[in-house]
Amino acid sequence: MHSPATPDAADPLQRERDHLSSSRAALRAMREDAQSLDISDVAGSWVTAAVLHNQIQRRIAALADLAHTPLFFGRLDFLHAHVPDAVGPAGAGDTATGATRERFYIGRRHVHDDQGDPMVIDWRAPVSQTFYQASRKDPMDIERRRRFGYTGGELTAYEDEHLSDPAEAESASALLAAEIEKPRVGPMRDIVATIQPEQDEIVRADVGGTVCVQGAPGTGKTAVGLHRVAFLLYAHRERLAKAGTLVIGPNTSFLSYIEQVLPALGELEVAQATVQDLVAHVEVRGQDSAQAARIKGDARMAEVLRRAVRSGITLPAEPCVVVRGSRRWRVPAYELVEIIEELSAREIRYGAAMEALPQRIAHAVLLKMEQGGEAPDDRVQDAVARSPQVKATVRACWPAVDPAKLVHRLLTDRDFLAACAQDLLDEREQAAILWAKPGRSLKTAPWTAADAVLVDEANDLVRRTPSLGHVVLDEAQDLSPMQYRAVGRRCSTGSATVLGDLAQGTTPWATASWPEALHHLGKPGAHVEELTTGFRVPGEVIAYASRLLPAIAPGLAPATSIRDAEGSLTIRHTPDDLVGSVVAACRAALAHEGSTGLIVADARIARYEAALAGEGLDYLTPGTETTAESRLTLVPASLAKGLEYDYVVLDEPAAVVAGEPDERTGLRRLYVALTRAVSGLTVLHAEPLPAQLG
Ligand SMILES: Nc1ncnc2c1ncn2[C@@H]1O[C@H](COP(=O)(O)OP(=O)(O)OP(=O)(O)O)[C@@H](O)[C@H]1O
Repeated sequence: MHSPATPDAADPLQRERDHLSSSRAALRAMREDAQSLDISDVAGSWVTAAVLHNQIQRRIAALADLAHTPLFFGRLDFLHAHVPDAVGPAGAGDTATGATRERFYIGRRHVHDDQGDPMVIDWRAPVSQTFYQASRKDPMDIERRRRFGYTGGELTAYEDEHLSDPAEAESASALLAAEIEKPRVGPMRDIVATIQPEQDEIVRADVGGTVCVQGAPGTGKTAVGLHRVAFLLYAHRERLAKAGTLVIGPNTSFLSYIEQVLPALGELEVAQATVQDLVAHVEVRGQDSAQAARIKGDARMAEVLRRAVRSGITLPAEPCVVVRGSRRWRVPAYELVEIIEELSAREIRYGAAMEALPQRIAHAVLLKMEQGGEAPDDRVQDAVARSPQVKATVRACWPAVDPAKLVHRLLTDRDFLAACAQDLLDEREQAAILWAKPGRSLKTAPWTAADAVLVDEANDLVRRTPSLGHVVLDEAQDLSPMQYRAVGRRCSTGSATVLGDLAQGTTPWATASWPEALHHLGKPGAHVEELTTGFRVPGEVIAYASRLLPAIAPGLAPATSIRDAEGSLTIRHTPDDLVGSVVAACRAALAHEGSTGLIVADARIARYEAALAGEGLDYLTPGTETTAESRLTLVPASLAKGLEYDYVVLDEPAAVVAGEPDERTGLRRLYVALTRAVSGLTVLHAEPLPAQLG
């Protein structure tokens, strides 16, 4: 790595700094251009004016120069000239002259000079892919790949690889190591400067296909998922901006931890939600037993609901008689039966069929009118469709369904459930999902999280759920089949990125196989990729945690770590004063730079709230941003998933295991807790450690 002390015009570092200054000036000019745009001539109406104004404001925001975010982080010198704006989709880059060049600076956004010549190329442009993919084995026409190091926004170092020079030896990147070691304060950061080749392939995978990534803790699944949305928005901006994109995470603490990544990449319009947010049709006020939740989350419930929704369809025994003026028109029962059976056999939503039925009956009436010598037009058909007689027939044969009411009935009416669940759920299963106390009304019913998913399914049976363009589903391994279906209908005409780790599944219905999960999601053909290089957890720590793998996910290979931080793991038996020792370990961890997480079994949280307060140690709850002043977070084991801290102190592993309904889930929860540390993990225990940790 190069980092000279004195600036000098001939010095390459100084030349790079100069390029940074002129790029910054060019970005400022681009922003000023956007700010000075006068739309009064082009905007026809106030609506177009408002839309244009909005677009311009967004562009101005996107062109902001963030002092601590390097404008470029890499440089590519090709052996031959390339066309820079063979770089991207129409409209993605700003302008292009079409001239070819050999040198490109790669950064977070496209910057061009006043001639329209690119000064920085967006990391998502095709030419930038070379930065991530080129290797000594396949140099991709690269003579030199340069990485830049920054300190507080200042360009302070660079590192070169001469990929086409067979004499140069392979060496590990010090800048990459520094990036990974950087203390974790604040929310999750982007990784654009250091995306690895196998991650890049997933980030840039075709928008048409769904990708599923199995990856051990810290292999970058979340990072990859977020960069993938940013990439897709760049490559297919129009389509995806219109259809919408969504990132789904396990809980709000996790969502607040990741919420800054996409805005830092210039993407402000990606929605974030938990699965529970998506299905919030009823107010959740109850909790299921593990057994009831597992049954309610089972894919068989989809068929139970389908039957329930259609249970009101009744074949008529009476004709429909419509009176028009002095004449009566009669559609006999057998014709009505034919119409209903035909609608019922079609693959349309229950609600759509219900809306079509009056017109179908009216059409039958019209045919009779024509046969009777009349010449009715469309208006007559509409009037007949709206007549009280037709409405009454529709009500009797194809009644309206309120999804929440229907699920309420299913969970309270033993006979109705038995009829709908026949041959699907046995008696014990049916008894397990019936509510013990139904509540007086729909509003006060003891709706659980799993019930809300059932209401969502019923809702979709009645009316199609609109599909988004792309959905990223993180920590997917915890979803039930019914939850996968809920997510799947939100990307039924789009695609998905499914991220997870079978070893970290901590729900009673956790995913056992990805192909099965993808089947429930409605994307059976999706690719399953595996990431095995760990960026978070030091080698010593991941090796220790991996001792649990034979018990929690026998088929999975242990992750490797790109760092061997010696002395990163401490395990101490402190039977006399465990709480005191844990608090002391937190103090010791806080003596280092960066964040510290104290992970504790949920049942022991209150004890530590008191102990930390008693010691005058301020602490945060997960989801609250760490700052330079406040760096300690007290984390209930149930919320640790997806989060990371520079130093982790883990209290009493046996209590973490005991906090779950069964041992395998307990050990998985422990595996999650053991894999949150970037620099150091201290495990303190009074009880014996679980035998599987050997
Ligand atoms: N290519 C990379 N360069 C630098 N840092 C990286 C890279 N890939 C991942 N990281 C860092 O490694 C850490 C773990 O990444 P991330 O949280 O995405 O992993 P994960 O696979 O989702 O983990 P978990 O299974 O625990 O949720 C993060 O701090 C992330 O920024």
